[in-house]
Amino acid sequence: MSLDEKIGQMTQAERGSVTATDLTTYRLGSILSGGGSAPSPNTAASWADMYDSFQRAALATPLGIPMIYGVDAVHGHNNVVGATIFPHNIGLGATRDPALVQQIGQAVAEEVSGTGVDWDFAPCLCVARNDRWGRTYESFGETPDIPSDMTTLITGLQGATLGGPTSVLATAKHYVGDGGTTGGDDQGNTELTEAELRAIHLPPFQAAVQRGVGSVMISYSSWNGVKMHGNQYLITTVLKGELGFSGFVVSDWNGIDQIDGSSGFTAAEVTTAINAGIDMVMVPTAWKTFISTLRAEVQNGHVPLSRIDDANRRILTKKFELGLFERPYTDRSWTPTVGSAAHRALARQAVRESQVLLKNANGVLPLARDNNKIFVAGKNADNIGNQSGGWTISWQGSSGAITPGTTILQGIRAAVGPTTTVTYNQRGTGIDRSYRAAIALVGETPYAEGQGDRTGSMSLDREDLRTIATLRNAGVPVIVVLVSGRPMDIATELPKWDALLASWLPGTEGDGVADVLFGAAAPTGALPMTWMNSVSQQPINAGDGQVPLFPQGYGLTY
Ligand SMILES: OC[C@@H]1[C@@H](O)[C@H](O)[C@@H](O)c2nc(CNc3ccccc3)cn21
Repeated sequence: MSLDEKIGQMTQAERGSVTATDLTTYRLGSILSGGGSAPSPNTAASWADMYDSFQRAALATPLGIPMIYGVDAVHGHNNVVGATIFPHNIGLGATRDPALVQQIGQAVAEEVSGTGVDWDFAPCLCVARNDRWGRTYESFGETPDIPSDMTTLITGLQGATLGGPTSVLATAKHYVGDGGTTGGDDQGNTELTEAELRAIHLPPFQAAVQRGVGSVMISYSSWNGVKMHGNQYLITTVLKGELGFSGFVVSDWNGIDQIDGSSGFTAAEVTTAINAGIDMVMVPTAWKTFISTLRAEVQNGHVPLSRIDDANRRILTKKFELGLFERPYTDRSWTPTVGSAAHRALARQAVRESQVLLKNANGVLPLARDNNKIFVAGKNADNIGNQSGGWTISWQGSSGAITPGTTILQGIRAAVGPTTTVTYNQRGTGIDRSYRAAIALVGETPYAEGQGDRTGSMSLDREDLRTIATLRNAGVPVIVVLVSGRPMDIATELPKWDALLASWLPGTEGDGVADVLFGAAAPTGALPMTWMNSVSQQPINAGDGQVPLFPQGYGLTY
C-alpha cells in the first residue's frame, strides 16, 4: 500500500460531500451518513443502490479495498423512512432485559444490512449523571452496571463473531466520560479523578471490549480540561493497551477540530489526534485537506509511519472479518426486513417492558377495555415524531407524521372494545364528568445533543400543565403519561395526578404503551435514572445521599 492508500483508509467523508469518483481517486476507506443524511427517495432500496454505487467506486481503486459505510442506527435504522423505530436507550435501560436488547441488535442489523450499510455508530454506552444533558435518553442508565449489561446490543449487531450474513460493525461510544460533564453540558468538561472516571464511566467500555466490539468512537468531551480527541493516555495506554481493544478508534464528527479550542483543524491537531491513537477520522467535508495535512505530517516525521500502519492494520482487519472483501455489495434478501411486522412486534414488546409505573392511586390502572368512556389529550398523544424523539429521520428529529408507525392514541383506540368510547382533543377541550378517565400524553418534543441541554427549568411546559388542569377540572381521574427523554421536575404536580407512567421515547410502536394502560401487559419497568424531587438537586444519582422523588430501580406493577 502507498502512503496515500493508507491515509485514504483512515479518512471518513460524509455522503453529501463526496462523489463516487472522489472515492476512487482519493482511495477513501469509509463514508458516513450524518444524522438524517439520506438518498432521495429515502427508501431502503434507494439506500442499497447508493451503498452499492459507492462500493463499486471503492472496488475500482488499484487495490480494490472495499469501503465501510457508517450510520447512526441508534434506535432502529432511524435515518430510513419506514424502518422500525425502537425505544431509545433510556427506555431499554428501564426494561433491565439484556436478552431483549440483543434481539433488538439483531433486528437492527437485519434492517441495516438490507440497505447495504455495514457499520453502526451504536451503542452509546454513556453513563448519564446529570439529566440536564441533551443526550440523557441515549444512556441506558446512570450507573455503569446497566450500560455494561446492555452491551448485548453489540452481540446482536455483530453476531457472536463478525462475518455473519447480517453482521454490522458496532461502535462503543463516546469514549470516555461523555455523560459526566459538569452541569450536563454537552461536549463539556468531565471533572473527575482518574479513580472516579474508571469507576463510573469506563466499565461499559470494558464490557464492550470483552464482547468484541469492532470500533470505539471518541467523545467530544474533555477530561479535566483535556479534549478526549487528543488524549493518548486514555486512548492508547488504557483502551488499546490495558483493556486490549483490537478494533479501530474513530473520531466524532469534526471532533479533531476541537482539540485546540479553535474552529477547523490544524496540522498540529491532526498529529495530536492520530498520535493519540485515533485510527479513522470522521472529517465530513474537509477530507481533502485532512488527507494532504496528514500526508505532510507523516513526511515531516511528526506522525510515525508505524502509527499509520497500526491504524490500517486495525481498519483492514475489521473489513476482512466483516467479510467485505468476499461480499462487498448489498444482500437484497434482507431489504424486506426494513419495518417488517416481526421487527415491529419486537419493538412493541420492548415498549411494553420499558414502561415504568410511578403512581397508581386507587388502582385506576389498568383501564377497562370494555364499557368505558375515555378522554385522551396532550401534544404527545397522536405524534409519531414526538414519541420517537431525536435521531429519527433527521438529526434532531421532528414533530408530526415523519415515518410510518402507530401513535399512542392509535394504540389506545385499537386496544379498547366496541363498547368503549375514546375521545381525543389535544388541549382537553370538550371533556366533561361523563368520562370515566382521562389520559394526558405530555412531556418533551424532539431534540439531539447540545440542542437538548436544559440549563433552566426541567418542568412540564405551559401547554402540558394547562391540558392536565383542563382534565382535572372536569373532576375526572387523570392518568399522566410522560413521553420524554429524561426524568422531569414534576414533584409539585404529582399529588394532583391519579397515575403517572414514564413512557420515555417509545418509537413507532405506540401500541406497546396502550398494552400497559389496558392491562394486556403489566408494567415491569424499573427506573434507570434517579428521579429528582426538585431540579435544584441535579445532578442526582443513586447513593449520593440526596432524597429523590423516586430512586433508581423504582417501578410499580399490577
Ligand atoms: O452522526 C455521526 C456522529 C454520531 O455518531 C455521534 O454520536 C454524535 O456525537 C455526532 N454528532 C454529529 C454532528 N454533531 C454536530 C455538532 C455540532 C454541529 C454540527 C454537528 C455527528 N455525530
